[in-house]
Amino acid sequence: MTDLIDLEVGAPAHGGHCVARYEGRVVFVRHALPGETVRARLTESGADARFWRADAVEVVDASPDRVDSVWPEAGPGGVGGGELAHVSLAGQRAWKLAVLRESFERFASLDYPGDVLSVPAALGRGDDEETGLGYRTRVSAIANAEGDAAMHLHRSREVRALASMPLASAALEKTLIEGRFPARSRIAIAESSTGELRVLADGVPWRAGKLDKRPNAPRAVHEHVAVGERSWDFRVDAAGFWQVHRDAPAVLVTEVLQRVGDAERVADLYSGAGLLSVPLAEGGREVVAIESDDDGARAARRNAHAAPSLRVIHGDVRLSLAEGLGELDAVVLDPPRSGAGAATIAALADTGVPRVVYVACDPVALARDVALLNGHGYDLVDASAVDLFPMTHHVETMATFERR
Ligand SMILES: C[S@@+](CC[C@H](N)C(=O)[O-])C[C@H]1O[C@@H](n2cnc3c(N)ncnc32)[C@H](O)[C@@H]1O
Repeated sequence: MTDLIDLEVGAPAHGGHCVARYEGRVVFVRHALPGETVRARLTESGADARFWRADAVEVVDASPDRVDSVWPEAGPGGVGGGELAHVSLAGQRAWKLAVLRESFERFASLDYPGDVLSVPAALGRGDDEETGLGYRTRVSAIANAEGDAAMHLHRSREVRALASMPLASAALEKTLIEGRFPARSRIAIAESSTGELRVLADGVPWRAGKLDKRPNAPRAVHEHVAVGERSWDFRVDAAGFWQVHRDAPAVLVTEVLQRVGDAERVADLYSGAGLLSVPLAEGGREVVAIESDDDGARAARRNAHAAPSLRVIHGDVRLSLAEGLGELDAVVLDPPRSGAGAATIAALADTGVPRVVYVACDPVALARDVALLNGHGYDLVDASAVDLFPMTHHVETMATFERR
């Protein structure tokens, strides 16, 4: 049988592909758009498989949302991480809204009540179609045997050297593409809002083409986050967690402060380096931040110096909730991609906290946790999403819950 098939493409599904059918079997097709007719190359197609996977390699009938790919290296057969690079920005937002609606309906039996905004719209600056590129302030890659920065091909262990990385800031892209790194090392590059640029290879600072193994070699960057007249300063490890979109810190701080409202005692679960905890603690609000990663918790403690009412617990969220955090008026949680999960949501509900503010980058993980919160007596009162990950299938969603 040929590995090329013709498909009528249906709705987008979680994960950056659309659903199609071929002789009754579901095919998840990438690099296509809903409503298109495409010729697709099968990439996974076992005779007994429940579903197949395919990459659209020729467009027979194009969607009005199709554009020339802004990152062809992430196209059919290419590297992962740019699966919507062939979709207009408005089309990407419509795609992510469809996935949010479907996930909420399927996993939580609820209507997703919000929209998906572009970043400038979320900051109140009006729409700006330029934001789809050059937004990443953090990039990780892997060096190939020759020392060139490379990325994994989609669903493969094979790596391919990069000729471009247009999602990254100009300085990051130049460093990545022009640099030579230790063969097969893990490369992490960060550019801070204050203009510092750091490269780590296998966790060791990499400067002027050499590993800098001195114990005091600089590896942290300084971040400055401004919202209106207010601003906050942070120090974070170049390989530690920090929001990747250059405008994400301001978007998230704005949203979370609004949603927390006048709550006086707040827990910030999965706090990272304290991006949300430090602004929350301004003005003396009592905040407890919980972070399990050693470097993340150390950074949060250091960043908490400017915020005396912020206490940092270096530990696991579920265990810390179970041990008790005292009376709380609101909980903020921004868990990793897989979500908080049943045991943690149960421990959260046991605190009896009246308000929960949830920040999520994965619609399905969020929808599953929405269902769990609902089951524990928390109603979804509002949700909205911002496209903090253009050209990829991820979307940042903020949701507020109140106890019934
Ligand atoms: C999505 S990040 C959010 C960080 C922060 N809110 C920010 O915006 O910078 C999730 C964080 O949760 C931490 N984490 C993951 N699992 C955890 C757990 N079980 N308990 C505590 N922290 C955890 C990770 O180390 C990471 O820093």
